[in-house]
Amino acid sequence: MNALAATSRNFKNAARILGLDAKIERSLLIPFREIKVECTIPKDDGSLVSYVGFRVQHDNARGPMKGGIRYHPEVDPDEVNALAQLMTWKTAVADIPYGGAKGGIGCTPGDLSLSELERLTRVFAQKIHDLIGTHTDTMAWMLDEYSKFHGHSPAVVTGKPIDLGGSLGREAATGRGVVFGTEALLAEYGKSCKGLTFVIQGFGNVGSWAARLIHERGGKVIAVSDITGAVKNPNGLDIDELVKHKESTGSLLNFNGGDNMDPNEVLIHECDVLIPSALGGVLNRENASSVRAKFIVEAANHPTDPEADEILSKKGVIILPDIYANAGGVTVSYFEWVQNIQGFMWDEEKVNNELQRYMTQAFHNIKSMCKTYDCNLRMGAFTLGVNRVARATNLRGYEA
Ligand SMILES: NC(=O)C1=CN([C@@H]2O[C@H](COP(=O)(O)OP(=O)(O)OC[C@H]3O[C@@H](n4cnc5c(N)ncnc54)[C@H](O)[C@@H]3O)[C@@H](O)[C@H]2O)C=CC1
Ligand SMILES: O=C(O)CCC(=O)C(=O)O
Repeated sequence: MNALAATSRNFKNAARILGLDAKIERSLLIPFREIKVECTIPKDDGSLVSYVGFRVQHDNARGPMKGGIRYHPEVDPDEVNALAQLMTWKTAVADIPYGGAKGGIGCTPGDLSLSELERLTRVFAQKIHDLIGTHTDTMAWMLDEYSKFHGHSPAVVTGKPIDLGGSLGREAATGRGVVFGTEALLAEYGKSCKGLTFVIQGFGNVGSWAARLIHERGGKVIAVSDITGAVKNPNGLDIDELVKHKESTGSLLNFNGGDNMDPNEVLIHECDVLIPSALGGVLNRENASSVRAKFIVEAANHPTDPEADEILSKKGVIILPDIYANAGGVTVSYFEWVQNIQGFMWDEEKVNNELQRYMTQAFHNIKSMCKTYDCNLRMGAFTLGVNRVARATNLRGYEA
């Protein structure tokens, strides 16, 4: 099932549970605006190359439409649409005053030089300069292009470098939010990270920060994978050393504190908590019945398709859904926006404490929806988010 069909199915289930009016349901499903742009740039050798860029603005009932930009060869309009819709429910679950959007450029970033990537990002920003999103140095270029049209406007872009008005704590925020969410979930079962076993797919920004913070709390990260391969150690990998190994060799493989393993085994490796932190759709009907984790924390966007969701739920696996679990990133982006508007920079401790407060509160709000509607955490999160957006839509009178 493609990402859009899967996301829309979850939304429709939530709408049914909430008894939403059909007109509101339809208006919430259709994106506010979809933009497709051609981005042609000169390559370093002087030849021209064209890419397609997308920006989908899904809903603005609760505030400005917010969401990052994905650079990936498989970016397509349906996927960007699904990710934009997820942002709408995510910002509502986190209770931050934003709507949802997402951007995507169909390219292989690793095949582009830094200056080609800069040119591509600048052309994309020129084409959509009243619409914008996330991610550090690309964000500096976005900000620069945007400011050419509208004057210096730091609050329009988040995920900026600190020297340009970025927030302390944004880099680690999604992984940190994943860990705060995991702690809130485990506390329900009288557990904490300490002594539990964790498996993490993806060792980029989100996966590596989640791994570091779990390791710091005494959790045993027993297997990790990325695009280069996978590594395991049943006694727990030393994550700080693994980060250094990855930095120096460019790969997870041949780490002397663990053994190489088959990356295809990672998602079905026995553990207490599995954290997919790489790609969408990785848990599907092919592998769901082989999963041996007790809990799944969805750090990636839409890692579990609805068929896998059903299989896992029948097996009794508890899933902490993406629209909650990875909301730490956009929450700290919101703090960045607040700091830019206030012209006042918070210290990192304040950022992290506020993030914990938001994540803990959102978890309790989800649990309360689960109780009211007798549903699982995914539907608890969807009903929470959809209900907030529907209420705002009704108050604004959009459906008349
Ligand atoms: N960075 C952020 O603030 C947020 C990220 N997310 C989601 O989290 C996920 C990861 O994002 P980032 O860490 O920022 O990206 P990243 O690009 O920094 O890291 C992605 C990681 O996944 C690995 N990977 C790629 N293909 C793989 C495969 N087939 N098997 C195993 N590993 C593979 C890469 O090697 C890399 O380690 C994505 O789904 C993203 O949408 C969600 C919310 C916020
Ligand atoms: O930080 C942001 O504004 C966007 C984060 C994002 O794109 C996501 O949560 O998927």
